[in-house]
Amino acid sequence: MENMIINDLTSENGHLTISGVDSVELVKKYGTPLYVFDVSKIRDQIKKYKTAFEQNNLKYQISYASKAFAVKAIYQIMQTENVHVDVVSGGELYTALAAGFPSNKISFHGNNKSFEELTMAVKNHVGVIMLDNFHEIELLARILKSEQQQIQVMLRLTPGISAHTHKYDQTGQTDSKFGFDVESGQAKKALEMVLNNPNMKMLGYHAHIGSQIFGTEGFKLLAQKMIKIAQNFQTDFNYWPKILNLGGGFGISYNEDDDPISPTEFISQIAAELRNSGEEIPEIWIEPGRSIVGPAGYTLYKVGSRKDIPNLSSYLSVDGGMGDNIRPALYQAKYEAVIANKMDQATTQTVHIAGKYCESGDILIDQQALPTTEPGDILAMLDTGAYGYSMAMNYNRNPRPAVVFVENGQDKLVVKRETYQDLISLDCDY
Ligand SMILES: Cc1ncc(COP(=O)(O)O)c(C=O)c1O
Ligand SMILES: N[C@@H](CCCC[NH3+])C(=O)O
Repeated sequence: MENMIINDLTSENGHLTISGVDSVELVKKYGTPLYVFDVSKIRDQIKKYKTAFEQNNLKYQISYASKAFAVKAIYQIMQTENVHVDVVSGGELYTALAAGFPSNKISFHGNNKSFEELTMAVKNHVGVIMLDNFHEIELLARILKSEQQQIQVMLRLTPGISAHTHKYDQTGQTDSKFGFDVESGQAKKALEMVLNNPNMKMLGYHAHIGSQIFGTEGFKLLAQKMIKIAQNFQTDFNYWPKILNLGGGFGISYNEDDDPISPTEFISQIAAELRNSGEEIPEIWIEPGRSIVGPAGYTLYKVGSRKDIPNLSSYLSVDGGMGDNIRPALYQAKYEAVIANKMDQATTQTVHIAGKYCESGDILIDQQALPTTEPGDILAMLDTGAYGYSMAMNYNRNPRPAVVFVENGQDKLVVKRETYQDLISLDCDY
């Protein structure tokens, strides 16, 4: 039977196929819930960012924000795609290094990096430490002195920009826990400290205005503000940055209300803004997370129980939920789903998709149109690649799902399913 395209999804014999692999076969092989990533989509998205920069003649670097999805295999993909990564904890750093990712292409972020984490970063010669606060500057200075080492740093600035996104996804406004405030003079003080420290090599400025952003306005404003800040500090310290890191936050389409902007458009508008300044344009770094892995991810669940409340609504429950995807409960995030084994059937009902966790708020999708379902059907939630597995938890002692990568008709297990034994492996008797 010929391939069919339904809502941009490929289906063969009525089954959802992901990069040429039948999702129903994946479920038979690996069980549910199951995270599946289409690696070709990840590679394509990275290429789009690279092309956008190249078309605009900018010197650039793409640094994958690995908090979106941080397992050994994704760092290995990033290495083959020849991009940088950013990490925000000792755990992410450890995973990247264990994957064989080159430490000089790692940027280390975080608003409360510990002495141990910074020491680990220094000893492993990470590419850049993103300095976030005065305590960290002092800690790092001590470590570099005792290790007799130099390291490259950037200053994370809060540029005073409020992105139009969920409150928890805003990070660039002045009243934020991240970075040095520019207006009050903290950033200037921090820069002075860094420029006077012979063990710190100042590379440039970083700012990140938030996540899941659709408009280009915030980024254009950010580019303008960063140049302005650089000009002021040039006057104060005769220092011009080698790099401007404009962070991540590029939105993706989770449902039909979302209207993301293409990398070309984002980058072209940022480039135009930088050119307008008339200044020498530093190398531009971006840190996309969600937009690289989000659309590549699918979560496959098995349909179980159902509750029909007469004249009110229907709850269709699946064998996962907020433990493998906290985003609907935490941010009221919206997703779409299909029945992976009934792609050729018309929709006949609209239901709430409920998880199996002991919380009324454990609703994965509020309103989803589906064909007629029965227990054992496979529900595929779409675009779950970012902040799904990376924010997964063991609430109600549910083991975390396995992760499979698919590419060109081949599947490969990259994270094993947790077992009940794994769940008690750290428990001690009393
Ligand atoms: C500093 C920094 N860079 C990059 C990102 C990645 O953001 P996104 O996944 O929205 O691209 C984040 C998360 O919001 C972040 O805090
Ligand atoms: N975890 C958030 C985005 C990350 C924010 C990081 N600064 C989400 O799922 O949307």
